[in-house]
Amino acid sequence: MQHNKTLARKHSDTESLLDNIILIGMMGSGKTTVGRLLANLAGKNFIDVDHEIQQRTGVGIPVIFEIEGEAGFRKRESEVMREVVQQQNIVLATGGGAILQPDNRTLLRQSGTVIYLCAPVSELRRRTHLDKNRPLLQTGNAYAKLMELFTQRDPLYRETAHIIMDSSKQNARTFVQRLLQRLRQYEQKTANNAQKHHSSHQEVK
Ligand SMILES: Nc1ncnc2c1ncn2[C@@H]1O[C@H](COP(=O)(O)OP(=O)(O)OP(=O)(O)O)[C@@H](O)[C@H]1O
Ligand SMILES: O=C(O)C1=C[C@@H](O)[C@@H](O)[C@H](O)C1
Ligand SMILES: [Mg+2]
Repeated sequence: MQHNKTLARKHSDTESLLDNIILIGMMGSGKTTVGRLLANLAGKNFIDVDHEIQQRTGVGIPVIFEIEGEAGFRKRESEVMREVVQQQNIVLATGGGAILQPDNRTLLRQSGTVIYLCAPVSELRRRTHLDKNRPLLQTGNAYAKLMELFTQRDPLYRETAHIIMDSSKQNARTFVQRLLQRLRQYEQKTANNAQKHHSSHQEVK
């Protein structure tokens, strides 16, 4: 009973956050970690594109890269994204390279509120260096690779995002609280703009 009440309160606190929420950013920026927590708090379904691809193929990402190359992985990634964004009330954690294709950038922006989790390369390196599941980082110099990817992608993340937040300063739980605040502000601003637009049209009539 108590549990149900808690769930109900959580839902009504956040029910105005109607849109799908889409997280983009570099490997290690926290999309999966933050996305799962956010979905829980906001009463939304969590979908992680990397996990979805692994579930559908039955193998890990390094195996897909090995057999089909990066191009094969990107094709799967685009197909899965196109399909899952048809759902409503989701938090979507994308893969780090989801924004590489222009069509994907347009799709993501049209499918929800897009948040770029931004973090310095040194922090990305610290968070990813023990994990062998990111094939692009299995090189002699992962820091240099992250720097190269960051330089190439940062403008694309910025171009795609509605909201940009530094995800390196707080632990994931504190960060998610700040993110919820930002979403509320963003939603308020969007509602005010829509209201102004509506009024100015009425004046013309
Ligand atoms: N705000 C945070 N503070 C500290 N550590 C974090 C934070 N967010 C994530 N981490 C840690 O960083 C590591 C990478 O996070 P995560 O897997 O969520 O990144 P990602 O953006 O999903 O990466 P990828 O694009 O490779 O899927 C994890 O070990 C996670 O616990
Ligand atoms: O940044 C990238 O290109 C990638 C990030 C991961 O999420 C995976 O999608 C994959 O390892 C590639
Ligand atoms: Mg992830």
